[in-house]
Amino acid sequence: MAASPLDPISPTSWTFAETYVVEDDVLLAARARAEEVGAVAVGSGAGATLRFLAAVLEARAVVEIGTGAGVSGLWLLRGMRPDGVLTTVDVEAEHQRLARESFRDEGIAPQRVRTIAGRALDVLPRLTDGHYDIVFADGDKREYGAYLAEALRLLRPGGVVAFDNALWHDRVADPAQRDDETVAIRALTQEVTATDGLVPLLLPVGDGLLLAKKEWVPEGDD
Ligand SMILES: C[S@@+](CC[C@H](N)C(=O)[O-])C[C@H]1O[C@@H](n2cnc3c(N)ncnc32)[C@H](O)[C@@H]1O
Ligand SMILES: [Mg+2]
Repeated sequence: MAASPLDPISPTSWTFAETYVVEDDVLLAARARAEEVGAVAVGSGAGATLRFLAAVLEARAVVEIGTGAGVSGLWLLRGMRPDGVLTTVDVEAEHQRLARESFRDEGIAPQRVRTIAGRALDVLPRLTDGHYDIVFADGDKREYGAYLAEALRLLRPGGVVAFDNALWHDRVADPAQRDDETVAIRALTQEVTATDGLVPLLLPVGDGLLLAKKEWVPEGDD
């Protein structure tokens, strides 16, 4: 029988696509630090997607929610403009200490990374409206709806919000799964498509990356 466009790709092709962009020693060392503390890092497929996004947008200013040990931060910094600044928030100061080691390994100038230790919903309201090209969310999944509201305020028109783990280990697509994190991510996926002024895309890369572009507002409109 002929394959339908909705047939899942084989595990072989999935692995080929996920690992198409090969990680170097700096990323592998960051990944090892992440494993030490259980800060689950984005896979190389999602990482390469974040780098691509930052490169396409020529990003100067990015907010990251959930620094971990710096794996996603490294990918973002590699795509951003050479003078771009990553502002990254994590409730665990120890995770951020490891991330700073990862950024040092990469030779990133210290002024290019602003690490802020604290709970995302305490820190984000202090950041400047409309200043950021990308907001990448990978913190507390139960707070994803609140992160969307903050991201829409923080992004410049034309900026993009990205949520990691949008498929949440196959649970989001399964209505029988009703734990708090799954319910929150499922609600987010619905809210993103229902919100005017967003261009949504759910990429089945890694554990799912939900993207939404904040549309340009024509001049003269509110
Ligand atoms: C999945 S890990 C981040 C991994 C990282 N983005 C990467 O790919 O390398 C999630 C991180 O979010 C942090 N976190 C959890 N809840 C948070 C909150 N409410 N505010 C800020 N950070 C939070 C955790 O301490 C952890 O380091
Ligand atoms: Mg994640």
